[in-house]
Amino acid sequence: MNASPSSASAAAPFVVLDFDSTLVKVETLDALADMVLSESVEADAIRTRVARLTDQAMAGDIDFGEALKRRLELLQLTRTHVEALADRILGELTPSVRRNGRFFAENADRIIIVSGGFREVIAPVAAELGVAPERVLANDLIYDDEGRVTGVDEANPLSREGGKAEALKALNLPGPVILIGDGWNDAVMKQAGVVDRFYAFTEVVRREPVVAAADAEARSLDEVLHAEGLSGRWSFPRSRMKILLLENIHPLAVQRLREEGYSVETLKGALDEDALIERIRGVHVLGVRSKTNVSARVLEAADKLMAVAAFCIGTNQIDLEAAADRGVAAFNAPYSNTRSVVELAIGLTVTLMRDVVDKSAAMHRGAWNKSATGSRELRGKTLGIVGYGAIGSQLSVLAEALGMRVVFYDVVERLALGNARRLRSLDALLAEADVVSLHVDGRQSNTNLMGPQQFARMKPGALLLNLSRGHVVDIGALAQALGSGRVAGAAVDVFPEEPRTNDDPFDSPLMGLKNVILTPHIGGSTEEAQEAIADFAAERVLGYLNRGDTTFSVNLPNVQLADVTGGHRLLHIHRNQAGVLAAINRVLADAGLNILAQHLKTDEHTGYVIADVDRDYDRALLADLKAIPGTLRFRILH
Ligand SMILES: NC(=O)C1=CN([C@@H]2O[C@H](COP(=O)(O)OP(=O)(O)OC[C@H]3O[C@@H](n4cnc5c(N)ncnc54)[C@H](O)[C@@H]3O)[C@@H](O)[C@H]2O)C=CC1
Ligand SMILES: O=C(O)CCC(=O)C(=O)O
Repeated sequence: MNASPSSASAAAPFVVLDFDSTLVKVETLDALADMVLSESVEADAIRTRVARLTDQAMAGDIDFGEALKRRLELLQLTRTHVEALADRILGELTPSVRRNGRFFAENADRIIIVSGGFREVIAPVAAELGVAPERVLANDLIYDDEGRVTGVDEANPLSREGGKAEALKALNLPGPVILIGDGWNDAVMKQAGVVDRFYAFTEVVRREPVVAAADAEARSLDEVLHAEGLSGRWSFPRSRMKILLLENIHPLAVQRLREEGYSVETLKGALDEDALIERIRGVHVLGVRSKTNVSARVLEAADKLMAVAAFCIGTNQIDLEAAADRGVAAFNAPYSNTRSVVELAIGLTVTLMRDVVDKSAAMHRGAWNKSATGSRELRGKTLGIVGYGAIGSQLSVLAEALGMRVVFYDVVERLALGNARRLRSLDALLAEADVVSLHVDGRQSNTNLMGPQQFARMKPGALLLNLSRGHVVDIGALAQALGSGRVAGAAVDVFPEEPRTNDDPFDSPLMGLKNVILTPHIGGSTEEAQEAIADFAAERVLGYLNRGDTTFSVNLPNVQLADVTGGHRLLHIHRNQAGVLAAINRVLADAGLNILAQHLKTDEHTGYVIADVDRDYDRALLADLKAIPGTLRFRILH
């Protein structure tokens, strides 16, 4: 997108907008065809012909007037159909149009809608956006006495090829004109010289010949407003903000972020450090799961990065301090897959206690081994939970409901739920538990939390579950403890080295051992959890991008913020050092800005100031705010 007004001080232009696939997401005639044909046996064939004619006309392959006539002949439209579409058309507003209501409200007298579509359908949208009826140039349908559509008013130039240019020219607009549209009949207006700049609008549909004929492509209305220096709802066009989602993140997140106008790119697998360094340039938000390490080196290469979202619970894969040091906010989804992990832990415990996996494997080989030896009930056994956080404490509740006795160990004080007993040390827990389940977080100091000494302290014949992080268990020592029979069985979901994608091989000393269940890091991999994570993490990202809200950030001070109304919102992330707030306020006061609301929140290392100010400011102010000593990142919203 590189069109721009000839000079910053140029007169504000008239903004001409197309309707179908520009102001609304639909093509009017295609939507009407869907209604008319819903009960017709020939529906598919007719719908295809109508859509084809629409495409051909919009791509400039056939005459617009001819295409309109042929489509109306194919459809047996009535007033009822047209009114029904008009009734629901407001629900079809293009997302970037919907979110720029304020632009329309403030510029209604400079906005013109020029469309080959029908006045009745356009009218509700024009009214919603505040565009006066005389600024809507559209086709007029003609009905017979029974309310059937018989054609359009052929005296209206819009019924003909090239009619848009003719209709617009007749307005004699006294000033520069920009045009935003998706179709060839829009490109023709540029060619006819009736507009100064033409933006090929591709938020709904991208037509190559139209883009080629345009001064610039606009993937959203925000891009045009930004390029033209008009009062856009956001300071930087969302469609130019790049979100890179790795590791097969649930499509709901992609949809939520795209709906809000951001450009989203997805990759199925994780990336190693070098590959991520290659990809991170120009990325504003990075989404990962547990396998992508966002190291200090990656962050150093991230020239535009504002936020990293872990679409999971664990954040040990992100260098949180290095991120905070660059003013990059990190988020996770702390509760969305908790229940899934807990249910799997319960299932794995039953499976291990009953030696189900080996018995099942034997049957697949044709061996019938009906025996109770070594098979035990959960009831009355002691479950030792290491790490009594969200997962550990939830597991505690379910295990007690199944009749287990629960003991737990945590490095911090935690409320013991139900009849669970807190033990003072890991050793005390290992000495008492029939089943040890690890639910600590992945901090580096937890590396080899379970090593040879700890296995030696477990009750002979006890079971081990690890659904936390791979490095928490010394895998070689576990293999030995299993081999010696000290540990009677294990379920391991996480590994020190995990394949980056499903196509990469897996290897472990635990492979082939008796009563050992290996699962490919699926503790949180349920449809429910992935959907809930997508929803939660996407909302956190949107809250941060759209409002500066850092609620649930795991590395920046948490500030909950309402939507930006009124003026501008200045977001200033800085080192927690003396005098920054005073310096910010001095700059704002010197610029004559009135502070409408202000927040400051700090943690040990970082401070976050949010200031809502009234509208007008000099751009030099931005440089002054960035130059305040200790500034890590500054941005402005709105
Ligand atoms: N297998 C999987 O697919 C999944 C694995 N996880 C892992 O589970 C971990 C725990 O999740 P949450 O319970 O939600 O986290 P959490 O942060 O609520 O709980 C972790 C608890 O472990 C405690 N802890 C840390 N180090 C300890 C130690 N050395 N000894 C005793 N206690 C210690 C902490 O004080 C905290 O109470 C996550 O950090 C993640 O690594 C989480 C979700 C899915
Ligand atoms: O499923 C995933 O991507 C990782 C799950 C996990 O380990 C977590 O939530 O911390």
